[in-house]
Amino acid sequence: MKVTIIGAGNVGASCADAISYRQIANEIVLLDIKEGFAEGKAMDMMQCATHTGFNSVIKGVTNDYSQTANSDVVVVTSGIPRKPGMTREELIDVNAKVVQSVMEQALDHSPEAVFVLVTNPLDSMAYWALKLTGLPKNRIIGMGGALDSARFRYFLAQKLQKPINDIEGMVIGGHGDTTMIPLIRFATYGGIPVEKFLSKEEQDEVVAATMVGGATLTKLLGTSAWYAPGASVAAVVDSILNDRKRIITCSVLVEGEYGANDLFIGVPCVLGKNGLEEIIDLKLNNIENEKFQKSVAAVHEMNQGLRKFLD
Ligand SMILES: NC(=O)c1ccc[n+]([C@@H]2O[C@H](COP(=O)([O-])OP(=O)(O)OC[C@H]3O[C@@H](n4cnc5c(N)ncnc54)[C@H](O)[C@@H]3O)[C@@H](O)[C@H]2O)c1
Ligand SMILES: O=C(O)C[C@H](O)C(=O)O
Repeated sequence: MKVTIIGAGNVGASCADAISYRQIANEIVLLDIKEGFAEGKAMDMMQCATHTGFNSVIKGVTNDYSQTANSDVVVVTSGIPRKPGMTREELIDVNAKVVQSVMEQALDHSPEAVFVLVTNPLDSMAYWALKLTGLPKNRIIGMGGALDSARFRYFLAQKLQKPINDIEGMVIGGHGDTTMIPLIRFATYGGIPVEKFLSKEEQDEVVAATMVGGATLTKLLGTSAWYAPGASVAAVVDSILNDRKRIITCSVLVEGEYGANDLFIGVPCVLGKNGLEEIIDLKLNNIENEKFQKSVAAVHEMNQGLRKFLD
């Protein structure tokens, strides 16, 4: 099983690291435009193998797409990250051009691959990838909700002071500071709704911290986060490559689900060997639905920023 990761920066490298440690794929190609950069990252990671015991082969290349040929999954992390004080939406002009150039080249060499988009603004970049390639919707998946849900579970565990792996929670909607929707009503501790353990005020605090989770880290780090993003991409890739059929929130093309159409937005998805295999269309209550429709409107608005590239 072969995975290509385009962009060997913070997220791309962290993703390769997580995929190799967990033996998710036996062949990983890391590609970047910076001369020697991906080669260096790959060599450094390969020198972990004797101590950590993995057998995956990680190969770094500078813009040589022939080495990515026949990948089963291609992960796109190339593009600029935001700086403190910026929104993800502000990255659209620069990153739309990067995504266009890498999608065309990667698809030429891996015509059967499932593409996992990571570059921000995520929901627009995944939509853009579909518009550029005309691929069927099952083969373009945006990774955003997996990360937002991981952060939601972290903040719930902190508030509850309970083990994170006993906590379930999902975040739907756009991958933006104001557009994501942590679904507190569906979150559980040991299978019991967290509403039983947390006051309304505590629940609101967890939801607010989750929504600005990426911005908080960007402020602390001076650039956006990478460890949890890398691990979240690895979980998505694992479910696809190993046909695990996990339900993971991803940004995918909705065609009537949740009353929305013609955009990529975070919804619970079953991921398997065909990429997106099913969208779980949950029945939201009125408040959740109102938030979701606002998120849909905001993502549609953000996609208007792609118009100049489409015309
Ligand atoms: N969807 C998410 O949940 C999520 C999470 C974290 C980061 N991101 C996004 O991922 C992107 C990457 O973040 P990062 O922290 O890794 O940034 P980074 O600057 O560390 O790495 C980006 C890499 O992309 C490379 N690159 C640029 N243009 C390229 C091209 N045409 N071909 C190949 N490589 C190219 C750069 O040389 C650089 O090494 C950003 O847009 C960021 O906002 C998304
Ligand atoms: O916050 C960002 O800009 C990067 C990423 O989308 C994240 O949520 O960590």
